[in-house]
Amino acid sequence: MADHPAPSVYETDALIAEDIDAYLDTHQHKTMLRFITCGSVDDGKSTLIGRLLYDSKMIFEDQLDALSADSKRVGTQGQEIDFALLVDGLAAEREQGITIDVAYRFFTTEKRKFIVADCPGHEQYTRNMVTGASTADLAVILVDARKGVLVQTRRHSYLCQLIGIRNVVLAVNKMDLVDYDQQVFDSIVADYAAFARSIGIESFTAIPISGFKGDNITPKADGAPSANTPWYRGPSLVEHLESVEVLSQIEADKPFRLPVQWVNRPNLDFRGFAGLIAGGSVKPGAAVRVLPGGRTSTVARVVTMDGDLDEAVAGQSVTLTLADEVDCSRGSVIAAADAPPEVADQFEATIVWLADDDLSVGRGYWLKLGTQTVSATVQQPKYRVDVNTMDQLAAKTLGLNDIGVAEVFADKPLVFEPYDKSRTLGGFILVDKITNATVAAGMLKFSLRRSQNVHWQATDIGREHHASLKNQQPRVLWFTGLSGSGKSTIANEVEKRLALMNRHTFLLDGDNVRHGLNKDLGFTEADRIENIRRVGEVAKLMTDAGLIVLTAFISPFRAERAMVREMLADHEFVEIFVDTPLEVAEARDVKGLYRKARSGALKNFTGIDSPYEPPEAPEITVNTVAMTAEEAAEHIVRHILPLK
Ligand SMILES: Nc1ncnc2c1ncn2[C@@H]1O[C@H](COP(=O)(O)OS(=O)(=O)O)[C@@H](OP(=O)(O)O)[C@H]1O
Ligand SMILES: Nc1ncnc2c1ncn2[C@@H]1O[C@H](COP(=O)(O)OP(=O)(O)O)[C@@H](O)[C@H]1O
Repeated sequence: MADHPAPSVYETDALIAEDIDAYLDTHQHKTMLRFITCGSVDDGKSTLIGRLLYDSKMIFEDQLDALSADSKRVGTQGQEIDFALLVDGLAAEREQGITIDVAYRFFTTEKRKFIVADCPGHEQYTRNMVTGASTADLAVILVDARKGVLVQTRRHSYLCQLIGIRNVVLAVNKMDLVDYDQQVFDSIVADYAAFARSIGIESFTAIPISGFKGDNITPKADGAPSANTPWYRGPSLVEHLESVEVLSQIEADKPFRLPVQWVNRPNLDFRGFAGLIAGGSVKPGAAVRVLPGGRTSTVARVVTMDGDLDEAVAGQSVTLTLADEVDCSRGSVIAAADAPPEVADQFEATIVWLADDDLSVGRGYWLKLGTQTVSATVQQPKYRVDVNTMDQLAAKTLGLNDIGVAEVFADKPLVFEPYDKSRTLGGFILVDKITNATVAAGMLKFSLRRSQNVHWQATDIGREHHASLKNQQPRVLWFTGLSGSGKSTIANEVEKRLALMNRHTFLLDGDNVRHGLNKDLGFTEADRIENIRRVGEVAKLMTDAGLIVLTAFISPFRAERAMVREMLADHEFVEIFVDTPLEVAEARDVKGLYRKARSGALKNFTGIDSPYEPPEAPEITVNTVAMTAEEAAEHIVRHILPLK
């Protein structure tokens, strides 16, 4: 430990106590580098991070005392301080059974502030890495000098490249255990260089280090490398971390982009658009274009909490006012007029699946991209990538930690840029509409041209006109329930009653639609989702035509029923749960299908080996054990057309 003096936490403490403003000021003007460390526990990751924290004097005194006591007691390094204990000790939550996926640690040197995301390498590596790496400027890929480039080194590097980390440090660690042998280092670097090229990593910086002994971690006073590696001419790890260009510096040179977070309208005289500048810079007088609409205007003022600015750059939060009244709200993007981002609703994207439940192809998820939220579906993946071999494999869906490429269809146009141009406007997450959990992270590759050639056709006779000619309020009476529950029977009874009341109706029945429009579909999850999507679209067109539509489909999934509800106007969707217990439906077995399913001759049968998710808050429930089909129909008609 001779060349690493004890940290002067006392000096820092004194400055904080004496002049907190001066202390904060010294920090405020430093740039911030976010980085991620990749490697497994055995590669010495914890030791390295511990040493960075220790050498940068960001450990508090009481932690230091505890650390040296613990090192002597349980450490694996004799009388020396075991830095791994520091990191693992800080993550004591883990021992209490609380899973922390990514631990962020803060430290600072004279030149720069740092946030390091430490992602546990073993379990759930993809999910953790994607979370930790999504905002990182740089990745430190640790390799054990005794083991060289391993499968996991490749996997981590691939993920870093995918997530768009352009600064990669290959830290060849534990050099002390190979006698600081240059040949060992050179051959690992050559190995890695060949692999890096193959996955598109253009350059990287290799540094021979020992996290344990401290070689080439922090700069020495004379600027020389560690005496143990006289053959190494490059910078120490910290010097390198201090000198690379951070993302906000890179983003500042790009065309201007401000994703609007909210519209600030304190009074009628002020209308400002607030957000964090994602790219470029802006000045009063700048020509801008507001997307997705595309109208142009000029920036009037650049307003902040501390007054107006002459210029603001990427990384700053500002409020812009514009010279003209333009359509601009949360989710809009204000961009340089002559270099705007693209607008599209169909894309090819790389998707990293983060949820335990598989991707449901064709299901609507919330897609959040910057400040924009739309509903979107993912098509069957073109392939998924084996992250150990980089092979492209056929895939019907994506499971936890899978990475794949698929087409994504949004229900509204998105303002976007390819991910390799802009992380902010090219990176998105998918959120489950029912559980609200984040299920995937994605990176837009490019838009599909076809979406730009399809336009809405405006017609003169609209849906109100159709409805008023029929003198009725269009509705969708959506029957859902098990096979044999009574959907078709009751829907038929309801339709007869409505016809007697001169209502204009149409009944879409599962069995019939599956013989025509949907005869290409079977009963897999994806096919059922597509079945309901199409039926939903047809039902919607029929409401546009002014009809009361009755649908009788099992429609087993809440998500798709919710999707159809969303497609329609308020109160137009009436969910009717035909509540028949499985035993009852099975005892009826009108078509003999339950018997077949029980015998194994029919697979994926709802209620047997395919799930049915009952509605949670249907408008109407009919219990077919307590009511006859006629009674159920009466009940429904009264509900939708109350007797006056
Ligand atoms: N595996 C399997 N699971 C469920 N049902 C099956 C299956 N295979 C064939 N059938 C027959 O298809 C009818 C259900 O079609 P749906 O379009 O309503 O199903 S779904 O909404 O897409 O789940 C259903 O009709 P109903 O009995 O009227 O519900 C069945 O007769
Ligand atoms: N209360 C009831 N409501 C509806 N159907 C009933 C009822 N009681 C018995 N049934 C019988 O159950 C069967 C339901 O079949 P069906 O309407 O085709 O169901 P689904 O369309 O849900 O598959 C019919 O044979 C019907 O006569």
